[in-house]
Amino acid sequence: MEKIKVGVLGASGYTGADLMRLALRHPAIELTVLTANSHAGKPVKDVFKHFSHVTLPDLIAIDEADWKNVDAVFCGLPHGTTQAITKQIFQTHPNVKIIDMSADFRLRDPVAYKEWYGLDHVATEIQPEAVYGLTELYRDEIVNARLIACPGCYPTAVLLSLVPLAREGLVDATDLVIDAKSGVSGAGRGLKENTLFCEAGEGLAPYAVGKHRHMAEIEQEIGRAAGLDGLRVNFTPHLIPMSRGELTTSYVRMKNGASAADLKEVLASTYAEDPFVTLLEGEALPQTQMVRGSNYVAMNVIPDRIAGRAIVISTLDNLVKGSAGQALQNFNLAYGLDETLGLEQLPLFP
Ligand SMILES: NC(=O)C1=CN([C@@H]2O[C@H](COP(=O)(O)OP(=O)(O)OC[C@H]3O[C@@H](n4cnc5c(N)ncnc54)[C@H](OP(=O)(O)O)[C@@H]3O)[C@@H](O)[C@H]2O)C=CC1
Ligand SMILES: CC(=O)N[C@@H](CCC(=O)OP(=O)(O)O)C(=O)O
Repeated sequence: MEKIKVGVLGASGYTGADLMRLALRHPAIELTVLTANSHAGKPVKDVFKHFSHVTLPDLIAIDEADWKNVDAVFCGLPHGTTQAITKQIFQTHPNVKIIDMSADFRLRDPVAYKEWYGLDHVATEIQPEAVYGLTELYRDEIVNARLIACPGCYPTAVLLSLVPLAREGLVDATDLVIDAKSGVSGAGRGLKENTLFCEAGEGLAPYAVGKHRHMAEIEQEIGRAAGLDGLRVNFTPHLIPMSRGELTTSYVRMKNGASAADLKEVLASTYAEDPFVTLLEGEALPQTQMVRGSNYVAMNVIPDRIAGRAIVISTLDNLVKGSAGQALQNFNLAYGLDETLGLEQLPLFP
């Protein structure tokens, strides 16, 4: 198979590392440019021990990269540092496709970006070209996209399980209560007090209550599905002491006489042909161990004892379907490849 030359920006971070792990077993990818910031100049195996078995280009600073040497770029940079370099590559190398794992191109409205991220967007002219990279729901647009804005990890779990229900008018989109939990790698590799072993271990902590920036994405996409402007959802994330994995529990009020079985039927028909979305049988409960290290999402709908309500649970690995895996799935679509290439591995258990 002819190789596509791929660059990874932020290759010394968690999403960059998982992207490289997957790409190294992808039959159509050759990794040619790997960038870092504080780790620039180092061999990758000096930064990540699990790459001791493979040969990779050394990490370089972004301004040393030769973009003529790439066909596609995966971007795993912190939000705010992504726009300028994306704009530069986008404008100077029109044949390069960019698959961004950061938040910088997810919000369609630059005013909302400023409001939630506290930064002016410096690439508003290319924002309209960005396709929201929630693979299963935007496949037709991703196929032809040059700039793919992969969703956040929490929004991927929430939206895959709720958008089809909101779109069909089966749940009241104005009354969604979403409880979310994430492993610590969701916060990235940088040193932060709340992610230290002594402070995150053996504990469970809510954070960003009432103001987490993923609410903007969730509201944007569920609002579109339900045809509602200015939608507000209740979303509360928690940090749990495990390295990877995420689980979201959404408490929904059903509409138009729908039952939990109707909700399940809509999810089943939406994802009938999707290789990575598993709707569990009966009342089996999604658990992070069902998806760890894989690109799968497991979900289910459980009836509530309160009449007219149901509980929708969804789980994924934040570094795979929640970032690098979904990014690779989008890359496959954008290059006309089988969507599952490089993503075939089953979850790691125990
Ligand atoms: N972690 C997760 O589960 C998910 C993360 N994301 C998003 O993906 C992006 C990357 O996240 P993650 O991999 O966790 O982050 P990390 O903190 O683990 O890695 C960040 C990477 O960016 C590099 N970097 C940092 N600052 C700069 C800069 N100013 N210029 C150039 N390079 C820089 C770092 O280099 P160095 O280490 O050498 O300094 C490192 O390679 C973020 O936007 C994040 O929000 C999205 C979904 C899930
Ligand atoms: C545990 C933890 O801290 N998780 C991160 C989410 C990671 C992610 O998807 O962030 P982006 O939207 O910036 O890509 C957080 O809550 O900020």
